[in-house]
Amino acid sequence: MATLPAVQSHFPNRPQFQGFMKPCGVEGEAFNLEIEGKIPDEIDGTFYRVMPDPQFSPFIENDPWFNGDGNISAFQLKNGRASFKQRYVRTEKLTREREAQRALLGKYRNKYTDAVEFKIRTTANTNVVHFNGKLLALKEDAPPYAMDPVTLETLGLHNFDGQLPSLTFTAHPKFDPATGEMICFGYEAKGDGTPDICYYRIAADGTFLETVWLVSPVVAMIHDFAVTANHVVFPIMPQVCDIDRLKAGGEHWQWSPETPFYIGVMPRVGATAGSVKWFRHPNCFPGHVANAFEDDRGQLVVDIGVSPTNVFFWWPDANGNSPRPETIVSRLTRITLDPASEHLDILPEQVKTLQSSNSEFYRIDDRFAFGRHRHVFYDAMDPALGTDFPSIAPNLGGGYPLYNSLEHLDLETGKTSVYFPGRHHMVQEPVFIPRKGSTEEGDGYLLALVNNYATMGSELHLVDTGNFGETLAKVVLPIRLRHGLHGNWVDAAE
Ligand SMILES: C=Cc1ccc(O)c(OC)c1
Ligand SMILES: [Fe+2]
Repeated sequence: MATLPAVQSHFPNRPQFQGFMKPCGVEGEAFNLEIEGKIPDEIDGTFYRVMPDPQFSPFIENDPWFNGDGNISAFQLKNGRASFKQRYVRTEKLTREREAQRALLGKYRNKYTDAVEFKIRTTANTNVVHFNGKLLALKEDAPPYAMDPVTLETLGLHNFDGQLPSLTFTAHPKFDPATGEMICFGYEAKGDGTPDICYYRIAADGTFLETVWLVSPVVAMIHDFAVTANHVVFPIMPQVCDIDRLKAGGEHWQWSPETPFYIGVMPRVGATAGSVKWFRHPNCFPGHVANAFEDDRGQLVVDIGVSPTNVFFWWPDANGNSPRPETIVSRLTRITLDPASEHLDILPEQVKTLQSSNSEFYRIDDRFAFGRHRHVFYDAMDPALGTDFPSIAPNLGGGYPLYNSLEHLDLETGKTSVYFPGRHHMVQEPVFIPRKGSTEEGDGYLLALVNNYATMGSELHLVDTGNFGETLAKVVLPIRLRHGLHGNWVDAAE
């Protein structure tokens, strides 16, 4: 066997491995965490979230944040108390690297750069959802890894008892609040560089209901998607893949300024390969979806973050150009589409900025998913709030977007409320927790992991949506958790 590429015993001298982004590497539990304020007794459930957290120093130059091993945190809130558990997903990658005591995986989504051959090379680092009694740790390049929701033990790669037809599985499945059905897709579904998209619906008991194969107009990233009562919507990011570049040891993704922002629309049930329509919007970067629904006239209304420039600045265009990170701005945008239209070019009047904040990581009250929503919660960056940038700058690390506040947008009144966690803090993605016994949309709590750059520790902040400016409770963790991606609240009743 060829000699393995050399690795260092310390992490690279790069922003994505420094300060708050220094790998955490911790597995374990902590009981009875320190709480400031009061967690309402009625809150009973667990907040699961995942962060990319490399176990070993990579042998890849400038390895991006998105390539770290999935480390799952579970915060249980019960009887006004909080406890914490954390475990890595036992992926094939993590397990084999632990045996070898070194990094074996090469570049992000480029198997041609690996030091050994993997069957499955996913890091399972992007989202964690609860489905049919299991946790599914997700990354869009592979099937899920299933985990035990209580012990966080990895049960193994999950192909739904052989029913999964796709090599890949989105990190953003959607759940029908009425039936519990999980609506999913995979892109590059027949392997790296393939334009194939596989769409599938899975009943709450894990039975596959339907599979549809389609072909994308470009081989490009489809990170999030949207579902309404009768349709599904695929927003395609102009980050494109080329198999020859991969084989030459290059990046999986390259920003393509010539490529429009394609939006695929097709029926949610009973579609065939020919049912999909590819709408075109001028080049831009589509981010996460807040929600989508059908209005009275049957038009699709998609609320999504849109940035005029490439948010994934670490994957530049063919000439090596990327925006400077501090210039990137994403805004919550409403795109309205007529699924019956033959006019596939999206006109300016179909696109409306809903809110001017630089924002991302939109969440709604999921009980209202696929229908008209009134309330949106998200991360926002507003330097005017008073963040002490000079003092925290040396601790920030890099390679990830910064948001210093949580916002609540009421689409009915047009009013925005702001939660500012403190002058030395940045926020991660929030989750919404409904108030017990209340069926009113958005009535409950918002819970988010917060990075405190003064203490270099993590905190959970709990906010009552009825009193958004105030901290209801702050859980102080005995540990620093790296910046992460997505998570979900699972009520104990589930
Ligand atoms: C936020 C998006 C995103 C997209 C692709 C990824 O592989 C990923 O890994 C953490 C994250
Ligand atoms: Fe995401």
